[in-house]
Amino acid sequence: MASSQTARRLPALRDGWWQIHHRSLVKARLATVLWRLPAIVARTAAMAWRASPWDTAAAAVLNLAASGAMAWTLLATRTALQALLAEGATPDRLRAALPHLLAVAVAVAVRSGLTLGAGWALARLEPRVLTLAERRLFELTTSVDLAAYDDPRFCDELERARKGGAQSVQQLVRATVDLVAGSLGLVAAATALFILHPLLMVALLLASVPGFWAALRAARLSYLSIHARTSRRRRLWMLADLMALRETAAEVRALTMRGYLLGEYVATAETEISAELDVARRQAAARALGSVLSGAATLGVYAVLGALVGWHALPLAAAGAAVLALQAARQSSTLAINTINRVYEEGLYFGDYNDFCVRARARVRTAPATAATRPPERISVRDAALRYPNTREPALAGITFTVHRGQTIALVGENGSGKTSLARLIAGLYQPDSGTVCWNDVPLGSSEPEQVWRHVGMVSQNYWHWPFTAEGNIRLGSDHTPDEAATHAAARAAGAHDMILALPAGYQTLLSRQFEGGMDLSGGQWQRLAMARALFRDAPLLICDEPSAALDARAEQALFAALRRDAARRITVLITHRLANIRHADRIYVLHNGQIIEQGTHADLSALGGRYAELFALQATGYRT
Ligand SMILES: Nc1ncnc2c1ncn2[C@@H]1O[C@H](COP(=O)(O)OP(=O)(O)OP(=O)(O)O)[C@@H](O)[C@H]1O
Repeated sequence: MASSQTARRLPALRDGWWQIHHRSLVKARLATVLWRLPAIVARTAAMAWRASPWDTAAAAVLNLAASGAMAWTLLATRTALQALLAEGATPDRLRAALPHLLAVAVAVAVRSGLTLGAGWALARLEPRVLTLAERRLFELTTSVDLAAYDDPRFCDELERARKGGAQSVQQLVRATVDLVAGSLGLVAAATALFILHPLLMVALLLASVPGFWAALRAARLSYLSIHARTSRRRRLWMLADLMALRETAAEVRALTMRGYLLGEYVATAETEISAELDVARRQAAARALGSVLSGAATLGVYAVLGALVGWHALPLAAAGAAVLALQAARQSSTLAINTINRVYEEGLYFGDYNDFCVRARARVRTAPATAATRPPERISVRDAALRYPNTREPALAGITFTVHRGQTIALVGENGSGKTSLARLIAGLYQPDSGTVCWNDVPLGSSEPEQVWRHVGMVSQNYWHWPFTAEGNIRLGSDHTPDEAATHAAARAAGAHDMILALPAGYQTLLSRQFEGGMDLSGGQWQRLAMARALFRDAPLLICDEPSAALDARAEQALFAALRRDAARRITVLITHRLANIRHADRIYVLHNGQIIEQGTHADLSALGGRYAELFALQATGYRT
């Protein structure tokens, strides 16, 4: 196991500005919370209504009717008790009380039926609300500007919205319905008590305060703590993944990283545990104080009841009904108190979720409604610059060039020189901070992003191993109607066809070990598949970022020959460190520290004797020696 010294290697985590913002919210007083509850309930109701109007209406109406049935039960009980405790012979009293007792029984049965119905409506509503919340979230996560993912603040907020917020909506709906049911029950019991004697109702309401206070304090403590621990929990999840994922399993062993990772995990988990225990201790103290005060308050209510009977201010039958009403009120107030806690707590998470959605929406690039983006005949970059969030140096500066359909350009340069960043600008994945990137003289910023990307085929450096069939992997995201001939042609051009046919179910083989019967591919085979996917799109702009890094010599040679064959139909952007592959490019741009320092054909640049010539000569020497 790693020492604490090793565990300290990861940089310390600091709080974000949003935690400071929410801390003030969390310190809100009881009155503020009660003031805010209606807004939370209203927002939840609106969300539930959007998810399923019928079930929302049913849950509300049935709960309201159930509380009416409860008040009816209590008042019918008083009438039945009056008849039972009246003067006269027992059989006569029983006979007189019978209709009232029947009324009580009917009221109880009706209330049970209504409560069951409300439960059924809620059960139908919950999954719909969760789906709606997640759908809204994923609509945003898949449409925000790619640059958002470079911003750690966005990533933290997304994490909280995903892991806390979206899930909280479902719980919030249940808690809100419980809160409404509990509150209506409390109102029904309080009304019955008011009818029996107004003082009893006042005493009941005062007695409920300590329970409310304790529940809210516990909720606030828990929220504040979870909020402050978001970054640490993300680190724990990350470490857990690193130690349990198939993708990392080989390196964890080969690099003997086990001790380091476990050490980091244990050290972070220890800090997490002590933070959790601290909160649990403070919550227990608040709850204990709340229980003591609630107990004393309940005693007070019964003392008031006793005094009223003693002063003959309350008949015995009414006192009996009052005891029942107090018990019912206690049940309802326990439900309301516990759920007020949950509604407030889940409401805060829901607030995070809503805030995230608002902020994420602001990061969705919306272009004015213009004519459909035409396939690029000409791409021109003018004095473009790009700086990633929270970085000091720009990744690109002063980039200017033009490329026409039918041309192949190559971007070369050392690691970190800006090649991938430039390719992303050309594809409209990032927007330049200054300068412009135009397709057919139309700035990309004014085009609908999806319309732009439909014209792009891209093999990125870090392509994903999509857990779908081989065929699905090639057709992924493409508008083309399923076309076997086109799929096979793309696979052939990428050198993937024979390899796919050799799989157990050919093109229908599932490429994921996580599923029964799934297969995995080698690095080079995955790369061929990624290339086939880009070619299948048959897009007018093809960007290949290190498309042959994992290919064997024969496959590499065949791939670049195939790219040259179809080059006239499109604009091709090649990024590769293997300079021999780009000798045929119409123009080569050499990048250094985010700037173009040389440009020209292979012959021009070789004659120039600059950085390109130096890099080319270095590689050529490597092959000769
Ligand atoms: N998402 C990001 N957030 C912050 N900085 C980034 C990000 N992506 C790249 N950079 C930085 O921008 C600069 C250019 O990176 P880029 O990936 O464009 O280089 P490259 O020429 O493609 O490198 P390589 O040959 O290693 O692929 C580098 O300094 C890199 O650290």
